[in-house]
Amino acid sequence: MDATTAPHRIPPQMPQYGEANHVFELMQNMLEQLLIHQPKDPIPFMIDHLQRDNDYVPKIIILGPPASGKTTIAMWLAKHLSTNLLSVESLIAKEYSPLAADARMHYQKFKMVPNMLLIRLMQERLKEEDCIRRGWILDGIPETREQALTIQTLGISPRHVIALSAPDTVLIERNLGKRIDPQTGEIYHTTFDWPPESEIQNRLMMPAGISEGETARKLLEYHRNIVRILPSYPKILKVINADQPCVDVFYQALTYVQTSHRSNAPFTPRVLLCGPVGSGKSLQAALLAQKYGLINVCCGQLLKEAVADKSKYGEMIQPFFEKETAVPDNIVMKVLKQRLDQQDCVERGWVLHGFPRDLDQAHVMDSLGYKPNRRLWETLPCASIFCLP
Ligand SMILES: Nc1ncnc2c1ncn2[C@@H]1O[C@H](COP(=O)(O)OP(=O)(O)OP(=O)(O)O)[C@@H](O)[C@H]1O
Ligand SMILES: Nc1nc2c(ncn2[C@@H]2O[C@H](COP(=O)(O)OP(=O)(O)O)[C@@H](O)[C@H]2O)c(=O)[nH]1
Repeated sequence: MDATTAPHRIPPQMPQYGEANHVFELMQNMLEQLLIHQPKDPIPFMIDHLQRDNDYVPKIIILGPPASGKTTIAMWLAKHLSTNLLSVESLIAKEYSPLAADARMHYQKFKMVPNMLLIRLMQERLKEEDCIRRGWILDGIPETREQALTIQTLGISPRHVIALSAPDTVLIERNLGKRIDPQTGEIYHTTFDWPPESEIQNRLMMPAGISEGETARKLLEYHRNIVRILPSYPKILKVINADQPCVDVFYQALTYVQTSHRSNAPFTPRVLLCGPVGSGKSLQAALLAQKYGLINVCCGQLLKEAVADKSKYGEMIQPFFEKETAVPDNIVMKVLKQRLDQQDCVERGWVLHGFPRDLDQAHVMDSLGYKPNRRLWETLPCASIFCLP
């Protein structure tokens, strides 16, 4: 079959460009916003969306029962990520907003804000420039499934949802020790998080609604609602045990919100297996290749085959094999390039082992555009290596 009738081959650079520049995710996010907002004229909307470039700012929801620490964790995350923290209290405290004044009145009278009023307040806040540019964290919102569904319909899509959980008995006990600094709004605890400064200690206040009875009532309300809220976030939800030190909860939450979810983008695995001799690279490479249909590329094997085939590169490699000296990087890279550019590696992906062996080789590989998107390092105690058969 000559070149004019051969099937069209996608050049390897195309999928790699798309992957390196997140083109698929970019288009997917823009399409999502287009379908949600349905602008009269899509073109200016798309231009504005792309120029805003805020697909990767934090968009986080933190849920949890009373005293689980969601406000504490949300405040720490907001500081660490330099993003905006939105809670019912902060939304209704907004000045010069008739909506907020109306919400405050409801909150003072009934200790709650009607769903639609809260959603409109939140929508108003999320449209502000700082939320668009630096993202947001919703602390304890949504409180009901109706709110969750309305938020989704309005196109307010979180990228990460964290649900804290802890036994009710722990939370009732814990809430009794809650204290708030009226000046900074910081949250402390008489046992778990007591400020060292006596000046702060002296001004701490006991917030309302932390008695055993009130916490138990809030817990009942929370359990009734949360089971209907969480199914709204099947693929972006992480439940974290809050019955552990606050700092541990924080770092688990931070690690999660800093991971990006797998998109629907086509993905060609390019796996690099590194590790000392005998660490099992060849075995794991064979298993990975078999399980995922990847091409198993063993650098040492490639060089041996080149010599055995007496190819152009084989003749260059032969003398180094005979002298038992290292084959120069440029020759190794040429043999590797020839293999990795073959259609099967481009289409199915590869698992490479035995190269690179040092930083220079790694730089050469990177400079030629062979960028693995999964890197696995196998370690082994030296003693075990010498015991291998
Ligand atoms: N992991 C933790 N271990 C011990 N104490 C904690 C932990 N997380 C929070 N606390 C303490 O528990 C109290 C309640 O924390 P916080 O107000 O953040 O919880 P919350 O879920 O926002 O509660 P609420 O919904 O009632 O506002 C605070 O005194 C806080 O210092
Ligand atoms: N016990 C044990 N042996 C292994 C494991 N993986 C590989 N081996 C054995 O260790 C030896 C070296 O494995 P190999 O895959 O060639 O290591 P490489 O040098 O890193 O490629 C072989 O005899 C393997 O059967 C493992 O996970 N556990």
